[in-house]
Amino acid sequence: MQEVAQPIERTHRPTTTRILVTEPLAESGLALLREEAEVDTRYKIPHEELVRIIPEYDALIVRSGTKVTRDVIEAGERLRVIGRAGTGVDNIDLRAATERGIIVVNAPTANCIAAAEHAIALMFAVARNIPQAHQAMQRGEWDRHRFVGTAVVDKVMGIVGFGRVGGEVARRARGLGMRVLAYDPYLPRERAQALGVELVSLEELLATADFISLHVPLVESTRNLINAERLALMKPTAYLINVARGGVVDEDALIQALDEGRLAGAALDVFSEEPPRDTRLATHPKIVTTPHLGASTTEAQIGVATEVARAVLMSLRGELAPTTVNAPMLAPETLRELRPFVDLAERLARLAVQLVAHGPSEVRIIYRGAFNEDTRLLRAAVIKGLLEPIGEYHVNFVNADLLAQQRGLRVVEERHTATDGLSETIEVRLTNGDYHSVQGAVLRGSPRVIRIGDFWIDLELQGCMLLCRNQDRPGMIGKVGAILGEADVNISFMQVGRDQPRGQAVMAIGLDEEPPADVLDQIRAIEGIEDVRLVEI
Ligand SMILES: NC(=O)C1=CN([C@@H]2O[C@H](COP(=O)(O)OP(=O)(O)OC[C@H]3O[C@@H](n4cnc5c(N)ncnc54)[C@H](O)[C@@H]3O)[C@@H](O)[C@H]2O)C=CC1
Ligand SMILES: O=C(O)C(=O)COP(=O)(O)O
Repeated sequence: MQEVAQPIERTHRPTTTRILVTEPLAESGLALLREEAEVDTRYKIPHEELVRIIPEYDALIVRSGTKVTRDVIEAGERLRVIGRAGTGVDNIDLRAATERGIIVVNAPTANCIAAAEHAIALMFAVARNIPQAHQAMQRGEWDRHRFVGTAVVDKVMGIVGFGRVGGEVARRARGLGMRVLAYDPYLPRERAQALGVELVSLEELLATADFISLHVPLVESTRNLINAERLALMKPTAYLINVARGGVVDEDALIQALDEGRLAGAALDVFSEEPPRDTRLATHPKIVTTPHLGASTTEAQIGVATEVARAVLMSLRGELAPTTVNAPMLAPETLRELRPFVDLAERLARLAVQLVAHGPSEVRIIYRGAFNEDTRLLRAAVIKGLLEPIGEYHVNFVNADLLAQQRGLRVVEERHTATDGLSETIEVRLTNGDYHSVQGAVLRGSPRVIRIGDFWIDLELQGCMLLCRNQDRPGMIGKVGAILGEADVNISFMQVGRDQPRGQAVMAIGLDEEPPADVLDQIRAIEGIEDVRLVEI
């Protein structure tokens, strides 16, 4: 019989978007999700069952207890978003998600205070033997001598990983009268100084601190960061606190250090395997444990549920959520400024690729004007515009670079200060084809193409467009217009650009409907018409 701890709770809404939630999520988040999607909650679902049902869902929301492995991701035929109602994403195969263009979002701000408070709570628990004293009293004992503790005031707190949680732990430790050291190789010295914290090497921190609190993410470079060698650097009176991830500590080496009296104690909220199969950790007299409760406050859970629900819904709508993990992270203001250009970049690429004879092997993206240093989103938009019309690709800002690489498309970027009297323009130049380059700008908030090849024009980049290259001579526009009129194809706009009077010209004609192939042949047959392309933006 299938083992499901809780009955399926299903809410039907008149929509086809379906979201699966596999771990307890606060009602604040579920309610938001239900406004836009059909939500199924299946808590404690076995892995094989998750793989079996995932093809039915557009989004999956998890906490730390669900292993979102490659097999889950690859089975998720319509999966577009994975939401993590919390911070750590080490239980999600980010590489597999990225390869398939699946957006991973998390909720990193709402639970960091809860995690920091838990680290401080654990520090006091080990410093004052609170769990041991409590257990003794439960056994009916009254022993005021065995549980004499150690003060934290004037002691040294060493924080490994000085991000959101580490920073909050530091503020609290400073408030308790502690000296705070931090080790974080990616942290600017000024940020630590601003918080009254000394940045030191890991070795110095381990050798000096009385309490060492870990706040790094679990990634390859932090796995077993606290190994036998580093434990040996710690003072025999020191305590280790881990509210980060179990995998950051070599648990065997920790037990050995405690058994040999080389470390005073440890407080662990997280384990390399959860729940830990190694019973020595939960039963060790010098270890205080909690079952991964760092984020488990009512307030934090309401916060993460709302934060992740918003991010998942934004991603499903095709918007870039600010907490996207596997995509360029940009400040909200930068994103707002960039958005019209992202649209422009994609449309220009879509136009350019329809003008070349073969799939391009190289694209050169030329930014003119005051563009933000970080052009990853614009580059992704160009790749999306190039690849989507020519294949069965689902390209987004998550997998664009990877897909370009896999297809052998070389992407080169150039930046110039604006020279042509326009503020910011983007040019997309392909290596092969006749109309090898298009340039565009955002004018009055909408994307426009301002140059096709050598011809300056000004056209809205949208809908169906007929592009004719012809010799500039009287009567050409009339002839083309007549053929389209005869075929009952309505023209929405028309523009002509030319290099010089009676030279080469390009005629861009916006169409309300797509003309049949024989109409295009008739236009091609007009004397003086050199090339005819129908493009769809
Ligand atoms: N027990 C629990 O319930 C909770 C656990 N966490 C864990 O705490 C971790 C940290 O969370 P945040 O502070 O929000 O993340 P964060 O990303 O703000 O901070 C992590 C910091 O670690 C630093 N770092 C990375 N590699 C390092 C290395 N090798 N050595 C030293 N520093 C390094 C980074 O530069 C960054 O400043 C999460 O990844 C998660 O695993 C977070 C919330 C709750
Ligand atoms: O946010 C994190 O990284 C956490 O570790 C919290 O995990 P949880 O959501 O309580 O399973």
